[in-house]
Amino acid sequence: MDSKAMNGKPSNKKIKVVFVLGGPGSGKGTQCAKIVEHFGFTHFSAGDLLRAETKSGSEYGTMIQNLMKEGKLVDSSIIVRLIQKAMLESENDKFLIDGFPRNEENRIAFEKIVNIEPEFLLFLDCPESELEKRLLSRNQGREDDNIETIKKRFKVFMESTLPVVSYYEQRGKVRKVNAAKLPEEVFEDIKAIFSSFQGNDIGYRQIAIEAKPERSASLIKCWLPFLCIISILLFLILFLLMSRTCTVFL
Ligand SMILES: Nc1ncnc2c1ncn2[C@@H]1O[C@H](COP(=O)(O)OP(=O)(O)OP(=O)(O)O)[C@@H](O)[C@H]1O
Ligand SMILES: Nc1ccn([C@H]2C[C@H](O)[C@@H](COP(=O)(O)O)O2)c(=O)n1
Repeated sequence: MDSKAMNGKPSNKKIKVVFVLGGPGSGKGTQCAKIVEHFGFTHFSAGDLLRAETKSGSEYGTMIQNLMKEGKLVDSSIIVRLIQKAMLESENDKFLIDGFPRNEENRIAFEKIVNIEPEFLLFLDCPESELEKRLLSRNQGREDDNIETIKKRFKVFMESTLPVVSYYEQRGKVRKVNAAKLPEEVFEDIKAIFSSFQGNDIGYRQIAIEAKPERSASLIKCWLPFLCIISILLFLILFLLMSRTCTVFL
């Protein structure tokens, strides 16, 4: 998708989006930080964007905070606008959108408003017992990391988010990893997915750097005939000038 999809942002770069989903506490934030470091993506966490909105004094702040405390999902138009704004403010053309789309309504709203088809959906698969253990020991002061809200978040995940995963699965766009391993082991599997992704410049930053000499070689190839013609013309002009000078002297 090009700039038009991003509401006229002037750029002819193809914008690449990877959605990252998994149960609450599956390690989406943890793994996204590693993907950013290795693959040069810009990461937006839907949950973080909403938490920032509650602190910004926005008219929706209190409503968002109450929904999050209940483990419920916020209206799609709000979250999609926040994602779109963050994307428009970024110079990057590769985005990891974590914790999104959480339901069919999110997915359809993104399709309508942002109009970008994701390259793929990274799915972190982890059993509920492990997720519960991780969330209860996360200790980051999140109001929704209590057993009551955690249970509600699991329910929303099963009922609303898994159907979105199935939607992309049917389109061959899901890349599933076993997230019940050590963070470094999970990232090894993720690295393989991003490295082998055939979506051109999504891969390692080094690949883009290594590709540069190829580009300059093709530029030289393209300009070579012109350079030859110009050299011949210069030679002819010089030859004519010299023969005229010789005639004057003789
Ligand atoms: N592979 C792992 N093994 C054990 N603990 C992990 C692993 N990955 C992340 N954690 C820990 O589990 C907790 C949740 O991880 P993280 O915040 O990355 O998950 P998340 O999917 O982004 O959560 P949420 O959906 O609630 O935002 C954190 O305390 C993190 O340090
Ligand atoms: N697309 C989204 C993403 C998140 N939320 C709300 C509801 C979640 O429980 C909360 C925290 O998200 P997390 O940080 O766990 O990804 O944010 C939403 O309504 N819609």
